[in-house]
Amino acid sequence: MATTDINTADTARDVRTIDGVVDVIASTAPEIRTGLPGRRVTAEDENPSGETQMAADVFADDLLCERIGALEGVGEYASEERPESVDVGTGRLSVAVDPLDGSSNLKPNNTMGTIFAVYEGPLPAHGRDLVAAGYVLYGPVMTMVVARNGTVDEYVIHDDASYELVREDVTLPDEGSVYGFGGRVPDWTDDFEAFAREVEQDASRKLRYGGSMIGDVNQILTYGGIFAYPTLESAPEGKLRVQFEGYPIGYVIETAGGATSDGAKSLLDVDKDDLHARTPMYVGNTDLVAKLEAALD
Ligand SMILES: O=P(O)(O)OC[C@H]1O[C@](O)(COP(=O)(O)O)[C@@H](O)[C@@H]1O
Ligand SMILES: [Mg+2]
Ligand SMILES: [Mg+2]
Repeated sequence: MATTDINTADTARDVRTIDGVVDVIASTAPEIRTGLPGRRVTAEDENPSGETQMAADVFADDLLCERIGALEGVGEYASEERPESVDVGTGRLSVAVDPLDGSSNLKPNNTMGTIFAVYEGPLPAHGRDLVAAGYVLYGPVMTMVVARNGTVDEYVIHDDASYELVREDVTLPDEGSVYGFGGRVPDWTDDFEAFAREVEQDASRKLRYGGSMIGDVNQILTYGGIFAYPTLESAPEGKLRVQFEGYPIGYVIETAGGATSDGAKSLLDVDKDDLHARTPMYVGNTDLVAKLEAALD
């Protein structure tokens, strides 16, 4: 399971670069959001995971690549939408991005996000190389959650691209009250299904699942509980990608005092050397993630 050491940046230059990445993510978010209405259609290509790209995925990726790539201190940029990482400079930090998380929610106009991860060293990197991570949530309000220096903060992003700190030192509530599990239920393993049924039986918890990981994870950060995109019978590695989704969300949740797992160990300890490798993901309150690991053992 989780909750071991969280890396933090140790040089002034790295801190400046991380601040620059956060500024770019925040200042680009209103533009990504404003650009969505005309881009709720599929693009011509598939992404490296074999999924249909939306025009909005490509638009957000191009904007972020150009702006993050221009930051001093960044050496490589990679995203879920491009096969290889791009050499953008000589800096020692790498930035990996899921430009739009939950883009299949574009058609029904449901929640989506943008995820970023800042790693020390080249890509693909390891979870323990992370020095900052976070996400933007495009909900009724645009919010940004950032984990750095051992703490998690939440900001509101305004339409004029300014952003304002609204919650400092965010931690998961002690009593988790929501759960959300992805994948088709008949495709779940028997052990996971038994765990899910146990979670459902607790009268203090209710199902909250929206189909965008960022929306679903942000509910866990707000109300406590557990989110999973589990191992599936048809996909033992699940669906979500280690570099762009698993590691950064692992870093945010663990920095906020929660636990994460791939079924056996912290998401931050997953070893994958392919840029687009996938992992099962289980994140939430420590007691629930411990029960999950016991159930899958
Ligand atoms: O509806 P499905 O296929 O089970 O997938 C839902 C999951 O896929 C995702 O949309 C994958 O992310 P992308 O939209 O960035 O590809 C997650 O946000 C979500 O948890
Ligand atoms: Mg995603
Ligand atoms: Mg995506």
